[in-house]
Amino acid sequence: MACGALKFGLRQNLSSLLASKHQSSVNKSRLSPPLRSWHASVLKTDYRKVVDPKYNKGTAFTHKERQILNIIGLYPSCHRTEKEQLFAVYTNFKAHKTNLGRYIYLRALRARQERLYYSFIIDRIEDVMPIIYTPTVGIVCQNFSHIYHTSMGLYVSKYDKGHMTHVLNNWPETDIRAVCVTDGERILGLGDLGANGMGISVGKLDLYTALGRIPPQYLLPVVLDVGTNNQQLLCDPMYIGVREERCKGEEYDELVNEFMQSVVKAFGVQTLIHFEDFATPNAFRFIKKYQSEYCYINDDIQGTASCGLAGFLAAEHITKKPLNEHVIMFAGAGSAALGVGNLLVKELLSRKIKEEDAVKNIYFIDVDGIVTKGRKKFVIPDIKRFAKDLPPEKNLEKLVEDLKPSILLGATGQGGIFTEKILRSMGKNHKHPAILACSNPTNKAECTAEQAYNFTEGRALYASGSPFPPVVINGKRLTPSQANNAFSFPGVALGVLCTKPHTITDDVFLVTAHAIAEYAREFAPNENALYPPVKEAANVAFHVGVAVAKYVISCGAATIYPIPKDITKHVKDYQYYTDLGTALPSVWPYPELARLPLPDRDEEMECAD
Ligand SMILES: NC(=O)C1=CN([C@@H]2O[C@H](COP(=O)(O)OP(=O)(O)OC[C@H]3O[C@@H](n4cnc5c(N)ncnc54)[C@H](OP(=O)(O)O)[C@@H]3O)[C@@H](O)[C@H]2O)C=CC1
Ligand SMILES: CC(=O)C(=O)O
Ligand SMILES: [Mg+2]
Repeated sequence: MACGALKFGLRQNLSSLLASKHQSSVNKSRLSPPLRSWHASVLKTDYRKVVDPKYNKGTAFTHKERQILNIIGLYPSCHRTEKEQLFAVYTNFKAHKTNLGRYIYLRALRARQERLYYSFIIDRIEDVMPIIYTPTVGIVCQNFSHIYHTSMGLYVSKYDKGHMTHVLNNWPETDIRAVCVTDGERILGLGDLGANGMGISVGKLDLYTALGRIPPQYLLPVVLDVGTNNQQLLCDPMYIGVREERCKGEEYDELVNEFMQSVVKAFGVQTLIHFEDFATPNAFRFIKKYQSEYCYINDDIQGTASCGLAGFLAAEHITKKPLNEHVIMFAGAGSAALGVGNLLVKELLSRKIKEEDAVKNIYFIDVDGIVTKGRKKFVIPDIKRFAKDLPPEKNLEKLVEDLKPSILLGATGQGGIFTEKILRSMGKNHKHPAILACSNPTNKAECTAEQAYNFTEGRALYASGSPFPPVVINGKRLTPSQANNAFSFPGVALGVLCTKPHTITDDVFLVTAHAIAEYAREFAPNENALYPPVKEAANVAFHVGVAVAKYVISCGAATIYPIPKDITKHVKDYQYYTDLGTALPSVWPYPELARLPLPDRDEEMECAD
């Protein structure tokens, strides 16, 4: 539209608005005292709405907007563009000396100005992801009770048994479409952190918005507080959670069951329920119990599975050796490793490889050593398919030397167990050994990027759960990849929310793995990288979202109507944009502002009078 026409329309609207405002101020002077105080209370209410973080634009309110909203004087006289606000936020963010300080600063920003917060984390994802997500979120969860200042999410506790629906309905947003819940029992590789696990639910959902661009008002972070067995927390006078030992057995299962049913009652059957950081035996039990009844994912098992498999597909592409010819060793046999192992088998079966051939070259090692057929007990029954007819052996260095894996994935929560000897052995046996040190946070990584590159003369295809900086080897700068389910769950959620299937099958995660690997090959090709760089993560999420949406629609599981012809556009239209000029929230409380034609970005609104 021609600029002049826009301004003309704007002037027209503003003139009529101002005329009616003038009229209202004339009328106001004639109001009787009780009505006058009513009028004043309306103005006060307006101000409260203005500072509602969802709508608050802070210094970005233009002079005209301040006039209309009666907020002149409540902000300093400067008007900042969004760019200037982002610059101010970045300056303040950087000024904090610790990552925990940066986290607290960002939470305060989120509590003041939601859209500016999301704008910032989207804009600066490489700087911010290590703060709102691993590794800093680990420190955040450890200190959560001490830095607690505002709710951030919903706490559903064992004392809410019998009325959880009511508690869920207490959340001020009504259109909730995805819930991320943890019971805090296995937070990253840090163990039982009880109600402090809220930091994880919040961090995951922040990535739904930062990467998947899913509108934040649809998202609800939850802690299911069933107590904790962490003695330090139980003794901490500042602990915010239920100060009792964890419920277990039937009592625990009933709480989880009531929670699931309550989510559906409160928000509907298509609400995506994302389980995060549950202890492994529970994680596997619940996936079996809920996957075919609810719109349910377990991120540690399924999200990690698709991310891990994507890394393997990239290794296959880089080494030009088919996956079934690789020897793949998993250090760790919990949610993460076993999830990847199972999805890997699914991939091989889809290539018409028989189950016995598929599992032949896949080895699992846990705290008791290599998983063999001679084991008396399998904590997670799924592991049996990988058990080998071999003598027991606990020494990881020896196992690597003997079995010569070309892909080694660690998800043990044990920092440093990929020793120099292991890494040298990998480098000796393979030109490009793939080494994925998936454990979080940073100090739990099985080896650092520097170690992996140093001990393989820079030939390793290295990725880690938490980020490591680039390493220079023989004058060559090597940038490690991040092997984190952050490459999968935001896109899965996006595709699912756009199509509303009742349940989510494992095939969705196979589709996701291929979408991530495809993105890495086609849009971010790098001969040494298993994953695209983090700065591409939002594009990866979109690519995954479209692939998942297409898949859900193609298998007839979508419940939206009509089925969109252009699925890519449909997914894009669902996304959240933070631009202060153009992205008014759907429930924008100022109809008078919504009616104004929008100025060009960064252009001050012209004064009509
Ligand atoms: N990068 C990513 O996207 C993700 C990373 N993770 C990380 O992976 C780690 C594990 O998570 P999860 O699988 O849920 O946890 P679990 O506790 O379920 O699994 C840990 C596994 O490691 C085994 N283990 C422990 N010590 C050793 C050792 N010295 N040698 C070999 N195996 C060992 C355990 O054996 P046993 O059972 O016998 O004790 C268990 O099988 C965590 O640090 C987590 O942060 C998790 C999800 C996603
Ligand atoms: C990344 C993740 O989900 C974890 O470490 O548990
Ligand atoms: Mg997790």
